[in-house]
Amino acid sequence: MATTVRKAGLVGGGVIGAGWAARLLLNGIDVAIFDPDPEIGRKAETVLAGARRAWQRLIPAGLPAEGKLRLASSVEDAVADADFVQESLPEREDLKIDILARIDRATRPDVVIGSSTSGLLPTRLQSGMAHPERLVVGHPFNPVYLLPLVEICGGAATSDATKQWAADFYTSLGMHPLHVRKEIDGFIADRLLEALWREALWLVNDGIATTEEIDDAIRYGAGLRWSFMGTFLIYRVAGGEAGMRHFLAQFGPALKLPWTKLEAPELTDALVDRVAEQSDDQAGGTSIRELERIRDDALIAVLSGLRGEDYGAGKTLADYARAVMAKLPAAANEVDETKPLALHETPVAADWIDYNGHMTEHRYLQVFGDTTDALLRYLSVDADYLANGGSWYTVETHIRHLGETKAGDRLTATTQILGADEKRIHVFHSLARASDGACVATAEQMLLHVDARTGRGGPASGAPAAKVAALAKAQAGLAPPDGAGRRIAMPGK
Ligand SMILES: CC(C)(COP(=O)([O-])OP(=O)(O)OC[C@H]1O[C@@H](n2cnc3c(N)ncnc32)[C@H](O)[C@@H]1OP(=O)(O)O)[C@@H](O)C(=O)NCCC(=O)NCCSC(=O)C[N+](C)(C)C
Repeated sequence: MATTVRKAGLVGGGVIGAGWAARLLLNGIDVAIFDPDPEIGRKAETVLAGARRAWQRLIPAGLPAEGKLRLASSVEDAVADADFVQESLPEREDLKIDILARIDRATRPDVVIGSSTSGLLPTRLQSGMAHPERLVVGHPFNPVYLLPLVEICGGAATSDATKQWAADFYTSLGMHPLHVRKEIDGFIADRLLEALWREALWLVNDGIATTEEIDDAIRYGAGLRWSFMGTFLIYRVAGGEAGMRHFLAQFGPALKLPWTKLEAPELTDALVDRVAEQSDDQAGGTSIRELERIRDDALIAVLSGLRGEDYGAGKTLADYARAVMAKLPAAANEVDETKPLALHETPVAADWIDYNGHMTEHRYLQVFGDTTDALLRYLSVDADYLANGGSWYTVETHIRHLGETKAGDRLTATTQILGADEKRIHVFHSLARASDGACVATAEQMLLHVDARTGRGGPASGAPAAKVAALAKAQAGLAPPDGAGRRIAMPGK
């Protein structure tokens, strides 16, 4: 099995296939995609544009160089030289069995083939393959480029090595693999979603609630807590200090009451009309594109919040961001160290704007923090150095706001080293608006080398120590930038 995936072959370019393409490309993997839809190129580019925008906001410190997208002319053309294949065809078992057998014949036998099926059994999907051991379900959720969950399910012939490889690979893409222990129609997540949906359709059918009222019942309540703890952990908390046993004793008897009807209602014309009309009213004319943008922005907000908590899907994101940072190139050879370094740039996201219509103040610190991270990467502070407890912490910051910046502006940061010793780096970051080069903010910072295991300041070591010394020497002749050393004071004081 491939140790490094450089090329992925995708078969099926609908919402799910295009979502996979975006996630893979943003991870620096080249993608060849086949779909008979003549609009595939435009559709994939649209999804990719949304994904780029989302990832720049989720991981502003930087991403790998984006992979290249190629529109393939056939299934075989898409997968022939792939290191990994993902099938995302419509949910028709006969079609999937047939195409998976073609993919199997066209790829190297060591290439893992993932299927995006949301509920078909992998044992049946692999039935036409000569190498069924490499077929595994990797069931993602829409939007694939933002939601981390991927259900992994093997068929009777799937090897353990394939399942493990798939879990490791999907993790490297920033996803959370969930192993489905036993092959089952609908796997885990769709079984839960279907149960809720059946009940929701009954509530509409019986005139108890509209589609909007049902969505409100979820999004203002349980849906918020599901996003980080799920059902069981939330009920455990609800059980108080006695936990789940108490919760089951208290609310278990209600489970015997005939509240829910898990047999779905007949989708009669009348019910379909009612659901569709209520759904149109609920959307209030907002287009699907706009709803997608709202969905993505809200997911980014949730994921970013959870990242701050290092919890649930936020921990997956934080781990992924750390892994990406460790893998980004430490230094470009052609950098002229005798000038301020240009190591970071970022667009200004719409949700960085405050009620005055410009970028709000804490986002400046975020951008300067990301700039410091870029500097630390440049200084070879990598995963090994961090794992050994070495790091620089910011101990002092002075930000000046010199000009406004608006949503969509592109900002470029430059960094000058004002001084350094064995434990300190004194830096001066300048932030310019790319459109006119105007300096909109500066940040002067003192970074202190810390042994994260003891939580005390101390000398740097190894390659980072040597690089700091060389960089400080190279920049020693630069004139101090305007504003360096400035303190906040009333005039004349
Ligand atoms: C751990 C900590 C940073 C320092 O704790 P300490 O070791 O107990 O600190 P000391 O007082 O003993 O100081 C050690 C030496 O450092 C010098 N120092 C301290 N502050 C400054 C300063 N502002 N300017 C210059 N020098 C300073 C001090 O003089 C001592 O020097 P000696 O030569 O006498 O040894 C502790 O303070 C701490 O944990 N602070 C919180 C840090 C933090 O959380 N920062 C925000 C994190 S955000 C970040 O780091 C972003 N990023 C870099 C990752 C992008």
